Amino acid sequence: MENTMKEMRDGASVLDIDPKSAVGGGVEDVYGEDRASEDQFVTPWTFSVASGYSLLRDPRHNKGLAFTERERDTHYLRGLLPPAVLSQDLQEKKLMNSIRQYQVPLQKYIALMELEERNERLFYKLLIDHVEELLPVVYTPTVGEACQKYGSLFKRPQGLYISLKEKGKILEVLRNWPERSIQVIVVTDGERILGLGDLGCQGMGIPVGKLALYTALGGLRPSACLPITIDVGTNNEQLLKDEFYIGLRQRRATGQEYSELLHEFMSAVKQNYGEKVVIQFEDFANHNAFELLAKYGTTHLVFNDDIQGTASVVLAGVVAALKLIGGKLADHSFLFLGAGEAGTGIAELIALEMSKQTKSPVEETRKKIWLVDSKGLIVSTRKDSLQHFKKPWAHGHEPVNNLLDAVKAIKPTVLIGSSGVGRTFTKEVIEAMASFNEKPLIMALSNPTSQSECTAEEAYTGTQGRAIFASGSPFDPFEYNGKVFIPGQSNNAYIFPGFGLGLVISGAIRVHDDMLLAASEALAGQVTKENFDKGMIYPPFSNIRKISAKIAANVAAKAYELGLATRLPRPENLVKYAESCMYSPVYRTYR
Ligand SMILES: NC(=O)C1=CN([C@@H]2O[C@H](COP(=O)(O)OP(=O)(O)OC[C@H]3O[C@@H](n4cnc5c(N)ncnc54)[C@H](OP(=O)(O)O)[C@@H]3O)[C@@H](O)[C@H]2O)C=CC1
Ligand SMILES: CC(=O)C(=O)O
Ligand SMILES: [Mg+2]
Repeated sequence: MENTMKEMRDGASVLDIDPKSAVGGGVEDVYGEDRASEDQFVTPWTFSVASGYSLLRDPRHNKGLAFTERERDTHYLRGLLPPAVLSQDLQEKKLMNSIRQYQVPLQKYIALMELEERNERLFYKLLIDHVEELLPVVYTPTVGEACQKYGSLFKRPQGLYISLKEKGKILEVLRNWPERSIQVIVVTDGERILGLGDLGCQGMGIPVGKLALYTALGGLRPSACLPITIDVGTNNEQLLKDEFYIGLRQRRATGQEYSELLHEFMSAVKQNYGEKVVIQFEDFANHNAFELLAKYGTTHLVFNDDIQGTASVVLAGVVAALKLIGGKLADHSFLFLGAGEAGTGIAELIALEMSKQTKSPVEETRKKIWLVDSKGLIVSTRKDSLQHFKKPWAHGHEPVNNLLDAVKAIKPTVLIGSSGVGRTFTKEVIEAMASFNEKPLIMALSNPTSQSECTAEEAYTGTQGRAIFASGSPFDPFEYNGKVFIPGQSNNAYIFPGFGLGLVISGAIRVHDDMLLAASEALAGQVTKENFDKGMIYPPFSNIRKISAKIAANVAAKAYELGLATRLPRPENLVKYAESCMYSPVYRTYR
């Protein structure tokens, strides 16, 4: 009886509503939203100024229990919060306590993502103040698992999804993003997510994670960062069969269909945000990555992190390692396992730096560098069948079809893993490196940890503690014969946040290889004697904001020198200027 009265008051009776489409009404439902049937249209009303309850629900302005008594009065928060006022520092302490209680890294990841959706400044304060502890959670290795399970983790949009369905409408899609002033876009098409392969639309975890680092490590404002996933389908059979898959359920578009969508995207970005927005390509498969970089490098401010950022960070590690292993860059010989984006990108930047140092042509310095792919050592007899980015590395040598034999034949002083395949630096390979090098430099770059070419333990034990070791994903310190070794993390995360900041503060319009060298030089210069004494070839991440400011300053200086900077006049002290531009996550006071 009471129900019938309510329905009559609301102007509808149970008899008017199709029981199959009825969604239940609420008392005093003025706009008819709650009692509308599924086939009646309603308008999604909202407020434009955040105050009261909506202020607490707005992650950019929410301060949780840190709202002062005055703010609680002026912003209609009385009664919506318990009486205690907790400072941001105390909130941070509480959150860290609760995150540390989770044993499973993915639970920590979920807790952090929920925090970001609830209270953005607190999220960044945690990340900045506890960078070494939280980097493996928001970034590799945990972000890899998060991408594999992104379909079930997805709750709210953290970035833009641009799929083939949006063809012809990409500009409109960009305008749906709530922020207008964008400085950095990280975009993926999900085809090569870390060393985990094609994760399709679920690759979104990578742009989201990389941009969180842009803010935490490089000081870019969160509102200026835009994660984008381009969805052209996936060739991952498991995802295609998964009823909960969040992406387009079709095989990947290729050829003209692919390039047209990408071209529309690149044009729309320039039209909407102008020429000075940094577009970072991330985790594209190599058959698209090199082409996109070459095609848009002359018209847009593009940067491929896997090819260029990785190269810059590895060159920095190698240059720093020379203090431990001795000699000049050109005195060393390099062997790579993996001749894709990372492998050939690094090889080219090392050859370029060697060429600058020795004043010899890059064609000559490339001869110090050898690469192995899935078919064996890259040699001149294979040249005709090689992808274009491998051709410069096809040197004269008899065919060698596995890594161990290549190590024995080339006798490199530096061994670099960029294959995406775990445990490929076998005991025999590491022992061979140790047999002809006093201090072999071994870099196992593949991510996440499961794909690392070897572990820190394997590198140190296989060389009786003589190896200088760094890896793409972090390994814990390892004790061998009473000495504690701290493995370095050779990851582009050292470079791209500062590199991007340098582009932004100088108003650069194009990326130039010399800027990568400048970034690399700045990073290598930050390794201290104390770091070297522990076997480290990178500075600790705990200093990363200072390091990023130095990288940004070097990159910006190079942009000015090359005439590629548009922000004039050039600030005199670029390091100070970079530092002064960095976002701080401290809560603001509301009037
Ligand atoms: N630490 C860091 O900062 C970074 C790390 N990476 C990591 O590097 C890895 C590779 O990335 P990327 O270069 O973009 O990938 P690509 O797919 O472009 O390249 C992979 C290369 O590895 C080769 N390869 C694959 N399997 C084997 C094998 N069993 N033996 C020998 N060679 C093999 C491939 O050979 P073929 O050409 O014959 O197929 C190819 O040359 C990933 O795990 C990624 O996470 C990437 C960027 C940054
Ligand atoms: C670190 C990174 O960019 C990668 O593994 O792809
Ligand atoms: Mg990457």
